[in-house]
Amino acid sequence: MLAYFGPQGTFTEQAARSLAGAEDLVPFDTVPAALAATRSGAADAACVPVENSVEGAVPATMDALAEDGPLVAVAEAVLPVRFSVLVRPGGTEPKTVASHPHALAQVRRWLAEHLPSADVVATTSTAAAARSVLAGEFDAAVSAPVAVRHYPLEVLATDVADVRDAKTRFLLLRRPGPLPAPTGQDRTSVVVTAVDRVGALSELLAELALRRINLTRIESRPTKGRLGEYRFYVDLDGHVAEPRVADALAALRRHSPDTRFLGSYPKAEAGGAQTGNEGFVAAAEWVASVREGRGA
Ligand SMILES: O=C(O)C(=O)C[C@]1(C(=O)O)C=C[C@@H](O)C=C1
Repeated sequence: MLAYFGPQGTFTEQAARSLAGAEDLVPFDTVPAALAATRSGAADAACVPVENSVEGAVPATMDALAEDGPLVAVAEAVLPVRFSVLVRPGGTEPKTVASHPHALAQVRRWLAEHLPSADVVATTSTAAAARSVLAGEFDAAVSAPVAVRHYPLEVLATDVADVRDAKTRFLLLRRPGPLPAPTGQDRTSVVVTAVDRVGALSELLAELALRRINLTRIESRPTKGRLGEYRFYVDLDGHVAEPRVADALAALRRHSPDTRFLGSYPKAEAGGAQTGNEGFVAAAEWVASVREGRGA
């Protein structure tokens, strides 16, 4: 069973469908609930949103990945995000409009222009907003276009997005187990806590630069312990099966003993700067030959 951030009709459901094998898809109303089902073994995997090109990281996902039992990403999907505004059939001018905070942030200008006097209300997801509109709690929902297939609502507007070509990235997470094989176009995700001293973060990043590893994303979240103490979520090009990535992860772990591996998985969109491993493999072989008295 694959748990996804639902209910039915979310963008996450679409991502889950694109990533699922033969598993049944089961919706959970929150990201932590979908992840908890996977940790407990009730679900084999979870599909959750991780970042959006307009609104940035999804904090519920980031915190849950660092805080509770370990889960590891095995695949990702990137979806284009454009919304439909859904209303009850025959409804009047909406006085309230509801959606997930990430969705609301992506349509702020559209709402100011088209529904300027409507109160804006946050719901747990875009599909939960559609469900609430159907139940009569709110008048309009900013939803994924597919939501109208699940909830008998009317489409007030389509293609709603302040920023053209917005995208959201989703992860498929499992309990730690065998890793996906390297493809040559992979991403590795880790979370590291930097100690509070001069140069701590630059030392962590230098471990990547020294090994010619391309950093694709760095995001910080408070540890929720001491004020000013942060976790850094680092995405980099490459797979932990590659010696230079393995070596860099070992170095990060030396700096920060609570470094957590969040997965090595194929990138949904090719690109970035994957450095060749040849030089690293050849150098490691030379060192082995020196240690074994075969070379100098
Ligand atoms: O509520 C949904 O439909 C989701 O899948 C969540 C989510 C998000 O968290 O970013 C996914 C894509 C959109 O950017 C808006 C909301």
